[in-house]
Amino acid sequence: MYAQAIRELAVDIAEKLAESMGLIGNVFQGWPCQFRLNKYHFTSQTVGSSGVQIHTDSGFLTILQDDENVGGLEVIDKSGAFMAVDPSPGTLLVNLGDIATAWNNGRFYNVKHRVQCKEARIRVSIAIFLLGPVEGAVEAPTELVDSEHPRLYLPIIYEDYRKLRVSKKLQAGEALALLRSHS
Ligand SMILES: O=C(O)CCC(=O)C(=O)O
Ligand SMILES: [Fe+2]
Repeated sequence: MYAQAIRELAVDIAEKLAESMGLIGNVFQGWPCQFRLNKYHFTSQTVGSSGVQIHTDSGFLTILQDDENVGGLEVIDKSGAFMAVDPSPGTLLVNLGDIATAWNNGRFYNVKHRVQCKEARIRVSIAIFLLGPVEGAVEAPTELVDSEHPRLYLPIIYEDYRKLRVSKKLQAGEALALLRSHS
């Protein structure tokens, strides 16, 4: 089943990212995933406007199966410029969200992105979000904290964080700053 396979892929990629930081172990096994089918009814009136406003994904990692024909996804690079991600049939796009940045003490980049309407066509994408743990808080493992890399964020309960983003209308990663640790 697609859902099962793509979930396992998401967990597997996350585990490999953890391994790349020197952390071995089943960090992400129990973390829930959420699926979303995005359907954009783009018309000649909406050309030039945003289908999805600029945001970061709130969870750890997202796998996006984007529309193979209709472009519009744009990511912001580190210089702050928008970069179009053109359709590429047969590929999946992986990006990291706010929880990834918190979990690895600021080293992973929670990429800001949006969807622009470029043409009057229906656009469909499938996103799977590896969110954050249901039980307990997310915090950087001690291996990722030292005198040169002081702990940046307080422990985060994922569900609380998600609500904070919504209530403060800070959907592009800015809400992380509210959880800065001052130690
Ligand atoms: O439809 C897309 O290409 C991106 C959708 C997206 O960013 C999201 O669902 O979080
Ligand atoms: Fe997104």
